[in-house]
Amino acid sequence: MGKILEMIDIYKSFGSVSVLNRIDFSVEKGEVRALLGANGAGKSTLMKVIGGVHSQTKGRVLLNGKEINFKNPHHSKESGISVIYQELSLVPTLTVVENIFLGREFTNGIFVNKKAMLKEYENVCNEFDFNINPYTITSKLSIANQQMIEIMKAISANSDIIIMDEPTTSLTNNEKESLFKIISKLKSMNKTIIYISHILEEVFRVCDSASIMKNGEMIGTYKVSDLTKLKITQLMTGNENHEIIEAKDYCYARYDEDPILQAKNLRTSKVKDVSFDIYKGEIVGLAGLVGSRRTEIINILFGIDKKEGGEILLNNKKVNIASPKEAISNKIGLIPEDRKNLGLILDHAIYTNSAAVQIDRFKNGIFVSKNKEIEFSEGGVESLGIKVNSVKQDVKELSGGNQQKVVVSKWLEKDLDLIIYDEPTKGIDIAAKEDIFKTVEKFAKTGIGVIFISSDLEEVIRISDRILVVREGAIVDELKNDGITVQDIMNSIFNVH
Ligand SMILES: Nc1ncnc2c1ncn2[C@@H]1O[C@H](COP(=O)(O)OP(=O)(O)OP(=O)(O)O)[C@@H](O)[C@H]1O
Repeated sequence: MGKILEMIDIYKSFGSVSVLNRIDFSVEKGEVRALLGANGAGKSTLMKVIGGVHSQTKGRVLLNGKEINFKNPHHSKESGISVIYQELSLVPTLTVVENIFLGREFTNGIFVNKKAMLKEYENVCNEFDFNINPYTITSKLSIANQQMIEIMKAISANSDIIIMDEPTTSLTNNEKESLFKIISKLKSMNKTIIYISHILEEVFRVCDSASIMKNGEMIGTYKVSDLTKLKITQLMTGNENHEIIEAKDYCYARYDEDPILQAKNLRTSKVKDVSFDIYKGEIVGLAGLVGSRRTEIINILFGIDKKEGGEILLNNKKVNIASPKEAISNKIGLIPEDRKNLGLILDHAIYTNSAAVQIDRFKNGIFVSKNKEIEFSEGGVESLGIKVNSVKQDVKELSGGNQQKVVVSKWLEKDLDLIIYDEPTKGIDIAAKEDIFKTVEKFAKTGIGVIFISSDLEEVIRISDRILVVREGAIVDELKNDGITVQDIMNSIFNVH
């Protein structure tokens, strides 16, 4: 083995903001290396230096022992590096095969050699047990399959280093297994993988070693076999006393009062006759596989999807919710799964995003008080530990996990009857998840009903009083959270009793 990539004494600043300091980082051929750290620690920025998106302010990069300065993403790619970012970079209107060979089309002299490209695609598909029609228009594929296309692209470009930034966030369990198989195959081909993830189980499963960053610095590199979940959290946070809370120790559900929400026989083309109640202060988890249509159910409650049948009662009164605006005026809040499209305006400042759903609170007469908005936003930053330099920064400058926390912060202190969390901890680091859980607890404590969707079943158990199991748009089971295990929920999801 030899070092394929070495980064020595790397610094990176954006204007006066210093993001990477004194980073030394190297990887070997055939190694699967995890890159870990809290939200905003600098993981993506470091990878963007290797990917040619950012150039370092200071420091040297050696590839196969030779110094190199990546001028742009194309240069990095040509040098044998592929980065699969959280935001996929495929062209949606092109076919699968066109995307895979984009920018490096095979030619016969001047003509594009489609036949040769198809042959090559077929070879990669055969080798990696992959089966997607090359002529499919990319936008028609699921996010998971689009992610697979990015990986196929990296493989067919014969990259030596493949960087995966939180690659499993949209994958089902089966798809995750396929990804892990691909990773071990790539390793056997002596390829180097750098794997960014907040899901430590995956790190233990696929990585040989882990580099841990904190506040723009490299804490160290460790063999995965020498690490535990707790040790990683302590290194990431610098808090030796950090403990992982495994079980919740409160219940604020007011079962002796009438339910705050009654959903009766809700129906759309995707949702089948769904009925359930939520009590004041109760936290109800929705568990199900990716694609089980949990989001489609709550979309009816929030007025995103129009119901074709059934009724919704809030505080025993029938309500008609035809839009998110009407949902909000009926005191329902939603932290959506798709933060980029539904939760945030990326080109706007953090404080205008934070204030957006409660704007009336910040008015002096008819005018919105910027100072009040800023004050509120700063409160959210404080209570959720959001890593920002100023709330006047644009949201797009924040790391992925910190953007997610801004989405949560919008609803803090809002007068609500019901709040829905849809995959709120996606991309959130293990220590910061507790901050999100605390917001759930705070809402429940004041009598607000909470619906909590997560694909992480441990998390659903950690947070819920009651769990509804969703399969193919129907609620198929109800479990009281009374000593139940992940396996119990899995059995229910798969109908194994
Ligand atoms: N273009 C930019 N301008 C200003 N600051 C930036 C810019 N890009 C990143 N940053 C800052 O750099 C820091 C590191 O961000 P980065 O995205 O690398 O973190 P990360 O470790 O990948 O986090 P996450 O786990 O949340 O994805 C953050 O505080 C972020 O706000």
